[in-house]
Amino acid sequence: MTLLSQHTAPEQTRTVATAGPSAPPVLAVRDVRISDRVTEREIVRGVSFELTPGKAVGIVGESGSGKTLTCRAALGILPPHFEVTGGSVEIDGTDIATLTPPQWAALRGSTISAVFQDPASYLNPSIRVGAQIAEVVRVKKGLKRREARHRAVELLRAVRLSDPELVYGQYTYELSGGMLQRVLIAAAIAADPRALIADEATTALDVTVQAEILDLLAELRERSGLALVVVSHDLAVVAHLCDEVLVMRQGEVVEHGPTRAVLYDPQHEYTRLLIAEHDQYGLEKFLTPKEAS
Ligand SMILES: Nc1ncnc2c1ncn2[C@@H]1O[C@H](COP(=O)(O)OP(=O)(O)OP(=O)(O)O)[C@@H](O)[C@H]1O
Repeated sequence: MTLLSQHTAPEQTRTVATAGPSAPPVLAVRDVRISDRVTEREIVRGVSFELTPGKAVGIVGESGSGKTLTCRAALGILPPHFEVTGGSVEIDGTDIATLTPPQWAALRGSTISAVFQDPASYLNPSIRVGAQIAEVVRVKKGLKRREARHRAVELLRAVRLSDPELVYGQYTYELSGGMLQRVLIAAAIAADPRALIADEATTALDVTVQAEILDLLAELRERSGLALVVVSHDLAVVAHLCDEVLVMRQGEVVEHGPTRAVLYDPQHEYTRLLIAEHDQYGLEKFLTPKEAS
């Protein structure tokens, strides 16, 4: 394997060339700062990245470094006592701070959507899972009940559930963790969003199911140009999916650049530490031969 350090000029904090004017970012996070109003502590201290169609950006870093809060800020759903105290988030060129709640409701799901860990807590246990997806389609796409049902079954098939008709009529307790995560992805893509935030979306799953879900996300990206933000404590997941990676520590981005450059030629001590921790899991097996050469 050739080390990327042989090809990459060292920089302390890398920045990545943004896409040309032909591809405006679906999501632009610019120097976002997030504070806890109660403790008056600044938790996220200046995160920036741009997500153009079909691109995948990974966010890695230790627990509590602010990955999830950054994603929640991008979705306009910060927990109650947190607020964005600096910078901006733009979706399709619109600063989300200027959006009214109905405008937000229209954007969420249809332009940007998300899948978090623990799917069971995002699905209603007393409603059949298919009906929950059909409801998203009905509300967001304006389809009639029968068409929405048909579309929901199609979505369950698209996330590679082997018997979508059967799954449509099942309740959460009847499904495995991997199946639930697929259902959640189906719900998240039901309104054809252009960007999907996957926050530790495969963490709770066993390795085989995790690999299947990652392949599914990669396929959605390839097929429909879905842009991805992938949050994971697992560098291998990010190596598998992302073009670009941000390494966060204590609310700050310590390194940002093309995934293979960051993983093969880390500039920051903390990134090196993260990579050393992952070495035992064989990070290189997740890089394609092209990337690893
Ligand atoms: N709902 C909340 N209430 C109180 N504190 C919170 C809440 N959400 C996040 N925090 C705090 O904000 C900080 C950043 O949390 P965040 O969830 O963004 O980290 P993370 O990098 O996603 O961590 P993890 O990998 O463990 O999910 C942490 O110190 C956390 O304790």
